[in-house]
Amino acid sequence: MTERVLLKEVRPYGEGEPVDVLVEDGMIARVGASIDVDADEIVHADGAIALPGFVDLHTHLREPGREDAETIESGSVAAALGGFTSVFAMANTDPVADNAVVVEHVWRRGREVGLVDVHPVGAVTVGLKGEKLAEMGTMAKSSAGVRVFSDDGLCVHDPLLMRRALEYTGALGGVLAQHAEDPRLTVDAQAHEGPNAARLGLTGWPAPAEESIVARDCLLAGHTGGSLHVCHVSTRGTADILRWWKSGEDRGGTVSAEVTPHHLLLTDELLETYDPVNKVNPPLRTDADAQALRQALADGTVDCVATDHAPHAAQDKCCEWSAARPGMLGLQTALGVVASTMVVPGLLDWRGVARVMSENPARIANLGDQGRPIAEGEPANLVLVDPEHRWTVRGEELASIAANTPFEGMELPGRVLTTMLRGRITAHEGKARQ
Ligand SMILES: NC(=O)N[C@@H](CC(=O)O)C(=O)O
Ligand SMILES: [Zn+2]
Ligand SMILES: [Zn+2]
Repeated sequence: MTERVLLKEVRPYGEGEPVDVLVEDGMIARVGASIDVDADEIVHADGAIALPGFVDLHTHLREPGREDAETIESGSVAAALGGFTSVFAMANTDPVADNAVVVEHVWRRGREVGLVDVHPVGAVTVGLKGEKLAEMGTMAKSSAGVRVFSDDGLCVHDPLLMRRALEYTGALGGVLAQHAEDPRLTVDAQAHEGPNAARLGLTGWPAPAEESIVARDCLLAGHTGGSLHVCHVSTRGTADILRWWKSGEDRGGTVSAEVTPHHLLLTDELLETYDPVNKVNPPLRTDADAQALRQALADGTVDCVATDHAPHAAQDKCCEWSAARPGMLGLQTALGVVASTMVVPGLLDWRGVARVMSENPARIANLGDQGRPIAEGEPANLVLVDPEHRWTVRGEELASIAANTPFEGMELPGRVLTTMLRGRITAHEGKARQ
């Protein structure tokens, strides 16, 4: 049976007069003024902005192992409500996703829930130990079809291992997503190394711990012809290195990078609160860093936004700062934070948001059916956004099992009205539809 959904009065990319979009059998069948046909469902969008569904290259779904913080189901609900149609589930689960059995489990469970495409990320090294390469080929060939590999949470810091990892992922047509943080440049780091951490007596991550790894890995990507993706860029210096790299010709290899919403908005001034909800890796940096990151996202130096959605159970966040785990929720607040940091100040228009939250991440991960134009004959992976709607973040009201949002009580612009995955409405007016 043909499933038909009619979206009345949407503005693709926030441009021009509202149009109607007819979706049939998972595809965009027609785009035009005043389409009047029978449909199974009619969504009155009242001029809401239509964008291609968001793609998150960096999500922690915690299943298997920490279902007290998040499950593939609860995380999928959060993703659909946040406007995402694809998420990449990081490998630092328990057991680690370093073999075909675990990645196939994550992939299958994601399909069962069916709210968002869950793409398992494969670990680079066995057990994330940074010693021996994991069976990347087996994970790539499994039904999960793994294409993104990462030891995220930890840095692949051994240079020879990193070189080999880039060679292997390159041969598999994959991407290596690096958590760039050289652990040997500090001891027991808890925050950004600077005056604010010093005042509290906390040891910090110095900016060069990130920058030296990024510079090295860019050179290795060029040398091996591999594909490097830099996770959660957090410093001005990293933006400068990426800008230098991207301005060169014939470097060989490919380098892409992501920035998180929290690094665009928040700074280490928050250390003063001593509230572990603000503890994250890489740490919140200075205002100059955040400004440089917004600029780098606007000018394309940083390709995309990724949430690094990192749920933690209450007991792992309610303790003393140094005992708390790093990480914060991000799926449902990403759009609002990007709207407030990038759209409101005029650094990006909505077409730019489509680029950094959908088209570029889909391209980096080589997803053929996502991040596509809103046009007839294209797959109907869409999100409708009401840009005027402001809402207040309440951790308890978010779909995640954990509630560790640093944006608690903040009013954000831009609300997801509807999310659609292959023509099926997965979220509408704040409710997921399973
Ligand atoms: N970002 C974090 O602070 N934590 C992440 C790991 C990571 O992304 O490095 C986590 O898994 O909790
Ligand atoms: Zn990380
Ligand atoms: Zn992460």
